[in-house]
Amino acid sequence: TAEGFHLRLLEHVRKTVKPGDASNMIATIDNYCYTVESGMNVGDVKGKILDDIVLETNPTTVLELGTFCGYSALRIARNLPENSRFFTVEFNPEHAAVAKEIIHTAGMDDKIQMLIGPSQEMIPQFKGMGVSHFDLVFVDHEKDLYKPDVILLEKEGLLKKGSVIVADNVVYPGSPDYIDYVRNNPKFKSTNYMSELEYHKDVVDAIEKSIYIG
Ligand SMILES: Cc1ncccc1-c1cc(O)c2nc[nH]c(=O)c2c1
Ligand SMILES: [Mg+2]
Repeated sequence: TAEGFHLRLLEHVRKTVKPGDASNMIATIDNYCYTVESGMNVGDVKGKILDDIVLETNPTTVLELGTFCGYSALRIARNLPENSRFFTVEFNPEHAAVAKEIIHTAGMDDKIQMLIGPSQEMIPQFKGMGVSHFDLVFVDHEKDLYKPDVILLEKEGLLKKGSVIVADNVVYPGSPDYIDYVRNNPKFKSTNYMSELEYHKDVVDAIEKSIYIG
């Protein structure tokens, strides 16, 4: 069952990865998910779309909502400039513990700051942590929180003209209220990137990029 995926993945990682190498960790996780069992990591196909958006944005302050095992945190951190700040929020402590070890083994501790707790409680704390705004936000947690969390980010003044919101799973499992909100909101300019569900070539999914124009 999907229950316990994170623990089985961690066991596999402990036995196989080359420590201190984020790309090797990413490849190891993808290989496990293709050959043993798939997990809800963004994966290599949608991951490439995410990589391209990060590289084109060149963000210095980044937020990820939904760490899970740390796969996309590594993909993002790998492409950030030296002096950037990257926060990832995970509400499930068991998933966070696995992500912490995976990020540590990949040698990316100093690039990624993980916060454990509900996104609605964590988002209001960023101003107090010296964050003026986020240049890029990757939304990949609970589909029902996409819309309320983006609304909260704006309310907290954490979006600035040009801030980029990248949302996973806008087709499968889908977040219809988020898509409706962001596409009909004059403050955002959205682009859809049709793709496939991670590790499932036969299932359609998509990433939505929304630029905040304020
Ligand atoms: C729901 C689902 N069913 C079958 C296969 C994969 C998924 C799935 C895929 C994802 O990329 C997810 N990302 C963030 N949060 C999720 O809950 C989630 C769930
Ligand atoms: Mg996802």
